[in-house]
Formats: sequence, structure tokens, C-alpha cells
Amino acid sequence: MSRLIVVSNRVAPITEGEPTAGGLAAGVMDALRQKGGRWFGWSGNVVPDMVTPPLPVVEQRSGPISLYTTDLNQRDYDAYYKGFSNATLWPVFHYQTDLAHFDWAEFEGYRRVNRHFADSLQALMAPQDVVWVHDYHLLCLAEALRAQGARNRIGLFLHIPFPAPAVLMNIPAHAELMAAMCHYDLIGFQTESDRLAFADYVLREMGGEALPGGVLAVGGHAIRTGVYPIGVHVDMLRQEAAAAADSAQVQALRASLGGRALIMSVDRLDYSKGLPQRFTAYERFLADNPGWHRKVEFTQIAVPSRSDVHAYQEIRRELEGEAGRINGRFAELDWTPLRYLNRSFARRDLMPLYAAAQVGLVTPLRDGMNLVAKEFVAAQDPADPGVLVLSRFAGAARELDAALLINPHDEAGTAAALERALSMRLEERRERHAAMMAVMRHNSLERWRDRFECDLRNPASLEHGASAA
Ligand SMILES: O=P(O)(O)OC[C@H]1O[C@H](O[C@H]2O[C@H](CO)[C@@H](O)[C@H](O)[C@H]2O)[C@H](O)[C@@H](O)[C@@H]1O
Ligand SMILES: O=c1ccn([C@@H]2O[C@H](COP(=O)(O)OP(=O)(O)O)[C@@H](O)[C@H]2O)c(=O)[nH]1
Repeated sequence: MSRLIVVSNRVAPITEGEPTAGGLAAGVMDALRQKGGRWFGWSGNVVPDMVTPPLPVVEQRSGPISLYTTDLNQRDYDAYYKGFSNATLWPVFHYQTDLAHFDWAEFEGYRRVNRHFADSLQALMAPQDVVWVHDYHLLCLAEALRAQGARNRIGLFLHIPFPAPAVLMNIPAHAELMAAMCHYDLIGFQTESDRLAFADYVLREMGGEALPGGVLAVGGHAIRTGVYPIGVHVDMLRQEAAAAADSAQVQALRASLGGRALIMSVDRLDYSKGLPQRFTAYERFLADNPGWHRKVEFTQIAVPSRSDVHAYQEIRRELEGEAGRINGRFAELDWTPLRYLNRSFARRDLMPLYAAAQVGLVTPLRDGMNLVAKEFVAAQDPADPGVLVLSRFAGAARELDAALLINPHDEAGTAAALERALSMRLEERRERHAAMMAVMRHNSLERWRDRFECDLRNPASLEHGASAA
């Protein structure tokens, strides 16, 4: 069979046990570990501008995975990653247009890096290989590969939300971007709302036509669209949680809690994750529920992310102030209500921490999926599970509707959900947990990978539409 070539901006660290920054790398690594394949992306290194493309591609092997990485020079990094990807596409696709800026030179840099990726890929691809591209950094990659003559089947999976057309059109280059995306054979989304938003633009703004089964005909191309919610390896995560249940780290946590209930959150330090709103909702919970003082602690792990982008520096400053203010208001000599950690953990070390928590608090303002929500559920002991409090604006909420769903802008509602979660009877906790586990077992990571790969490889399913979500 032809090989699978995976392309993404971020690749997972190949060394076992290193922290994986972000759900894309964690998900793709887990998905490739079983079947193997080639994975191409940015090394994470930035080199001076005097080093000009084509930059060398370095190969590393890890079991069945061949990892190929390349550096970016400073100019390309600034325009492509820091600029158009993370200061234009990321905020607009997460509906935070107030935080977005746009610069045609950065857009040109973004297209240039997509072309460099295409150049490097040519050496790794045979004509019969299928190419699976990931995420918003590479919306123009299929167009660049086609311009070089590639006839391979090329699919894109978008890990983040796709915005409504009126929001997308805030980007002055929206027409160029959408025209480039139409060079993919298959585009996968996390939720049906994301898919519908994309189709809406194609139909209304590009004069496209909707054919049965999620196929869109536009400008002589037929693009298949489908919904492929990314999942997790439930059993592997449960094992990770159980294996380290008595680790020194967990023992230290338990000792410091001294029997108090634990509310736990883990995020990249990103404005889309709703951390300021979460902190004030916890403050409201403490103010409304003096009976819970000294009986509960909230631990927020916030991993620094994209720290050279202005909006990320701002949110970091804001949160440091908020954490200090809330502790200043409620702390006692023997009780710190909020612990705020700015560091990353290896995922296998996070799993027993989730397991030790009574409540997982996951409240993004918008999120493509949010794998932390799924990992929290997988880590729980089915006999005595903790409760997930989840934003309705996370892609995960479409599947995990047995969580306590909240609106992160509703401080009082989130505070009330926290109280409800902490007080929930065992029977209800078990029922909710079992319902979420059943969905997660069905929509597993294997299913995500297999359905996308099968739909990408199989043009025949064009007539029948993408496989059922
Ligand atoms: O690569 P970085 O700039 O350091 O950012 C980390 C990743 O963040 C985003 O993750 C998304 O993918 C997850 C898995 O599908 C999903 O659960 C989450 O909701 C998304 O935000 C980003 O999309 C990745 O490209 C980044 O690597
Ligand atoms: O210190 C950390 C914090 C997070 N993660 C992992 O990073 C991923 C975050 O993915 P998610 O989909 O929740 O959000 P993203 O960061 O991709 O937007 C999850 O697999 C986490 O377990 C990690 O390995 N170490």
C-alpha cells in the first residue's frame, strides 16, 4: 500500500517522557505509533536570516515513525508562525478578532513557508503516497504542492474551530486563503458546526454547490468535507494514570492537600482557554460558598506558550495578578485556595494528577476539541470518578454532553456548577462518567485516524460522501 505522509507545523518530541506542548502533537504521535509513517514538520529551531532556504531536512527514527524536521529562519518564523498563523489565523478562528492583526507581508511569508514545506516534501513523497496535512499553519500547502505538479491525494485536518464567514472575512486575505484550501481533496473538521461554517463560505462567497455526502463543488474542484472528532487512547491513558497512582509526585500532592478536595485545570497559557474568566468564577464560588473554605483547592497548570506573541505576554501578566489577588482575598495561614503553576509536565505525569482530582475544570472560550477534557475523564477511577465541568464552546462538549456544561462567560453559572460537581452523589458521578467513557471508546483516536485515512485514500467514497462520524 502507498505510504502515509503526515505534515504539521509542530511535531512531537521523539524522546519518550518529554512534555508534549499541545494536543495536535500528542494526538498525531499516538496515532502514528501503531501504524507508522513519515512525519514532516518544523524542528522548533529558529536560525539567523543569513541561513536561507532550502534548509536541510534532518531524519530521526522512532520505532515505525520516521520524523523529518527542518528549521525556520528568523524572517520566516516571524512572518509565518508568530505573525500570520498565531496573530491572525489563531485569534480570528477562535472568534477573538479584537486580538488579531493583519499584514500582507506576513501573509506572503506564510505562503512562502508553505512553499518551502512543499519543496522539502517533494523529496519524501512518491506519486502514490497520500499526504495528511494538519492545521491552520498549512492551509496553502496543497496549492503549493499542486503548483509543483503533485497529483497525490492530499487531505487537511483542521484542529481548531472554523469561524462563521462574517468572522473569517475580517482577514483581508480571506479569498486567497479559501481558494488555496480548495486544492485539498478532503478537509476534516472537529465538529459539524465547523464544517458547516466552511461550507457556508464556499456556497455563498465562492458560488460553490453542495453535493450529497459533504462534497462541495467549486471552480472545477470537488472537495470532500467531513467531521472527525479527535479522540484519545482510553486504555493507555487509564494505565498511565494507574501506574503512577502512588508516585512521589502524587504522594506529595495528597500530603499537601491534607484531605481537601482538588479542582484541577491544565492548559497552554492561551487567551482562548478562558483562564481569567475561570479564575473569577472560582473566586465567585469561594465568595458564595464559605462552607467550602479550607475544604477545597484549585490547581491551575498553565504551560507558557507562544510567549513572543504580544497577546500571550498580556494574558500571562493578567493571570499572575489575578492569582495573587484571589489568594490575597481568601488565603489563610494554613490554606492556599489557588495554586498557579507556570510549567509543563510530561503527559504520563499529568494522568495521576487528574486521577487525584474531584473536579476537572475545562472552560475555554473556544477550542477545536480540548484533549485535556478527554484525558481527565479517562484518568478517573470508574468506581469513584471525579466530575468534568466543561465549556459548551469546546469541541469536546459535542461528545461529552454528560459533563456539567457551562458558559465560560457566566461567572455565577460556572461557580454553581463547581458547587454541584463537588457535592455530586456517587451514583450520578458514575452514570455521567460511564456515559462519557462510552462515547470516548467509540470515538477513539484509532477511529479518528482510520476514518480520515480511509476517506482520503478512497476516492470512490466521493459518491457516497465521507464516512459517518
Ligand atoms: O504548536 P504550538 O503553537 O505550541 O501550539 C500547540 C498546539 O495548539 C493547538 O491544538 C489544537 O489541537 C488539539 C488536538 O486536535 C485540539 O484538542 C485543540 O483544541 C486545538 O487547540 C494547535 O491547533 C496545534 O497546531 C498546536 O500545535
Ligand atoms: O504540561 C503539559 C500540559 C499539557 N500537555 C498535553 O497537551 C495537550 C493539550 O491539548 P489540548 O487539546 O487540550 O489543547 P491545545 O494545547 O492543543 O490547544 C494534552 O494532550 C495535554 O496532556 C502536556 O503534555 N503537558
